[in-house]
Amino acid sequence: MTTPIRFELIKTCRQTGARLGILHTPHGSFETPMFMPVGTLATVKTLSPEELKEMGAGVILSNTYHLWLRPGHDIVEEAGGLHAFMNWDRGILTDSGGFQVFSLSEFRRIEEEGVYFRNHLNGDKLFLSPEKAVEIQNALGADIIMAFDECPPYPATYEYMKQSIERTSRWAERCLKAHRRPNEQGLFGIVQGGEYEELRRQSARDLVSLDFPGYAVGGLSVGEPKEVMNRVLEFTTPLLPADKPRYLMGVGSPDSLIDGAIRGIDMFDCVLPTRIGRNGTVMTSEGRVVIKNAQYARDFSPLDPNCDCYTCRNYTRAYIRHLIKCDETFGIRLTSYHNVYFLIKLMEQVRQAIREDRLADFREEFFECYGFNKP
Ligand SMILES: CN(C)CCSCc1cc(N)cc2c(=O)[nH]c(N)nc12
Repeated sequence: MTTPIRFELIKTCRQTGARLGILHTPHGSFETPMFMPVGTLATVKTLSPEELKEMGAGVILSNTYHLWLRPGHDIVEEAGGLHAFMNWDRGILTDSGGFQVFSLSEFRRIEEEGVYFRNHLNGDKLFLSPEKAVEIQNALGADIIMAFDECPPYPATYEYMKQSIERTSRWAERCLKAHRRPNEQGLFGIVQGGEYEELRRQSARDLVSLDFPGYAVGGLSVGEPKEVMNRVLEFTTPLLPADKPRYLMGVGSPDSLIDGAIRGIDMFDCVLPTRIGRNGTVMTSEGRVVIKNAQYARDFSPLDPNCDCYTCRNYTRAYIRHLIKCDETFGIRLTSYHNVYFLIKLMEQVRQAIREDRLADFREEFFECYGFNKP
C-alpha cells in the first residue's frame, strides 16, 4: 500500500523536544509545526482560499458531522470531493464527528456499535458509528481523516476513562477495516486517556500496534488547566512513533501552540482566531486587544504594530472598531484575517527558533511581550 501521508523529520531543537518536519500529503508538502485554520462548513469563516494561501495556510480543517448534516456528504462527493467543492487545492483534514456529537447534542447514548443522538439543527434521531464516520470521510475526500473516538468530558473518573479508551481502541480498529481509500487518505488514530498516565499508555499502545500513518492526542483542550495539558503531553508524545506526525486536537492559544511544539507536537487546529475575531478580539504581539473598547476610538495605529498582514498594513484600530461597532461584515473579515495570519506567522517563528535551537529562549521572549508571564 502506498501511504498518502508521510512525515519527514528534519531536526529536533537542542533546547527543547520540539521537531522541525515536513508533512507530505497528496495536495502538497507543508512544514511543521503548523497551525491549521478551521473551516467547519467547508469555509474558513469570512476568508477566501486566495487569502488563506497568501498568508501561508497549508492544511485546513473541515468537519464530518456538520458536512454530513449540511449539505450532505453525497453532494460533496458528487462535486468531486471537498477540494473541488470549496476550491482549495492544498491539504484538508476532517475530524471524525465524535467530538461534535458530544459537544453539540444534549441527548446521546453511547453503545458499542456507535452513538445515538439528535441532530442539533432539527432534533431528528441520528446514529454515528466508526464505519459511518469513515464512509462520510471517504466521500468528503480529505487528505487526512480521523478515527471515530469518544472525547470524554473533563474531569472523568479513572473507571469511566478506562472503559472509554478501550472502546475507542476497538472503534479505531473498525475504522481501519472500514477505510475504503487508504492509498489516498491517511487515517489517524486518536489517543485518549484524560490525565491518567496509565490509560494514555494503554491507548497509545493499542493504537501504535495498529500502525496508523499519524496520531492525534485527543481529550485535551476540554477545560483542563494548562498545566494538566502540558503534563499529559510530556508523558504522551514520547509514546508515539518519532517518524509519524502528531496532531494536538483543538489547540489553541499562542502559548499553548508554543508549549505543545516544545513537547513534540507537529500539528494544531483551533477555532479561536476566527471565533474571537468575529466578536472583535484580536491577538497581537503585545497581548489580546478588544477592539470595541472606547480607548481605540481615536487610535489610528494598526491592530499590531509588529504585524505586516493586509489588515495591519491598510487599516487602523479606530476604523476597525467603527466597523465592528456597526456590525459591518468587513470588520470581522479584517479581524479574522489578522488572527489567522498571526497564528500562521507564530508557527513560522517557532520553526525558525527550532532551526536555531533556541525555542526555549523564543518562548521567554514571546511570553514576556504577550504578557503571559505577568502575574
Ligand atoms: C474545529 N476543531 C475544534 C475541530 C477539530 S478538533 C475537535 C476536537 C477537539 C478536542 N479538544 C478534542 C477532540 C477529541 O478528543 N477527539 C476528536 N475527534 N476531536 C476533538
